[in-house]
Amino acid sequence: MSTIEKRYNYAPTAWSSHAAYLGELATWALEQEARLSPKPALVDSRGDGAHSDMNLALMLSSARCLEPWFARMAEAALTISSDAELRECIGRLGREAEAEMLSVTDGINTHRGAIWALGLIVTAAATVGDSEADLFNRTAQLARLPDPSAPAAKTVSNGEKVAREFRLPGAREQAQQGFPHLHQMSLPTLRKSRANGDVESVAQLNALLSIMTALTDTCVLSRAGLAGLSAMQQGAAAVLKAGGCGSFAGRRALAQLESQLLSLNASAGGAADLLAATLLVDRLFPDAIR
Ligand SMILES: CC(C)(COP(=O)(O)OP(=O)(O)OC[C@H]1O[C@@H](n2cnc3c(N)ncnc32)[C@H](O[C@H]2O[C@H](COP(=O)(O)OP(=O)(O)OP(=O)(O)O)[C@@H](O)[C@H]2O)[C@@H]1O)[C@@H](O)C(=O)NCCC(=O)NCCS
Ligand SMILES: Nc1ncnc2[nH]cnc12
Repeated sequence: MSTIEKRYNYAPTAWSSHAAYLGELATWALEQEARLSPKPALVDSRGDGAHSDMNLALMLSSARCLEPWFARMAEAALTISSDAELRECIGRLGREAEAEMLSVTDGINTHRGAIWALGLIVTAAATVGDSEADLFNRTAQLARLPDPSAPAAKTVSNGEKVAREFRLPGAREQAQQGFPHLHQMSLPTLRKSRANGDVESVAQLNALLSIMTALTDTCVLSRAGLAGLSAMQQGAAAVLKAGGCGSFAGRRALAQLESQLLSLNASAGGAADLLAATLLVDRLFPDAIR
């Protein structure tokens, strides 16, 4: 046991009902994202998209195994008063969650980015009040803190390789900036689409596409380079410009986007994670209207 585990009796096997609720909501959001269809070139209820190693059943098993880890992160926020110690604790919990995910999926990276984004959000949500802006500020604050328990020698991730090659921000920077794509794009799009009378799946698809118009998704970059990134961003913008996923022209543009991404072997796994994060925040602040 580390010092923090001893001091705070970690890793807990029982947690408060508030932490349990946040864990349930985070897993619910991952399940919603996984099932939502038709998502261009991603795993969904129709098929495996650009992936040869993932399918819906695997995504759902991965989502379920993460629920107690999200609850532990929320419980840590409720228990630990020092920000530096909280950051260390959730870093360790995040890595243990990743290890469990990899053991459940036989080594396939189903939700690495989601553990990071939703883990920070549940940690922040455990203690912030009822302001969505405060939640994003708190996630940014936590993500910017040093992670002292991070292993010194580790393999270079796809995100790091891509950041070096293209000098573009990835998952780490997205959180450190307080998830700008969520509060500027996907949450307003989700809520506006619902207010316009779109059914829930269309509103969620439009929210996903709004993220895809601007995200520098390191999964797409590592699989398909800048050509893949530009195809994703421009193709998603074309769907929204054509009227979104609830319109006939938008659906045609969505099918074209999917064919193009499949031909490039590009999968927007980072955007999918941020859609799950969007659905989680939307459930935490159901009355927020923009
Ligand atoms: C800070 C970390 C997120 C590590 O970040 P880094 O960029 O160094 O690491 P990656 O391994 O590349 O993982 C980042 C994952 O984040 C998703 N993502 C990508 N771009 C963005 C973006 N711009 N904004 C937000 N999120 C983004 C993405 O996850 C999804 O993609 C997965 C598949 O990824 P891919 O690289 O394609 O898959 P591989 O199998 O690895 O390769 P292929 O063979 O398929 O090509 C998919 O499953 C989604 O989840 C990126 O993968 C963070 O992990 C970290 O530091 N953790 C430490 C623990 C910690 O501190 N936790 C804090 C509390 S939780
Ligand atoms: N639906 C999905 N398809 C592929 N990669 C993902 N990463 C997170 N969700 C995903």
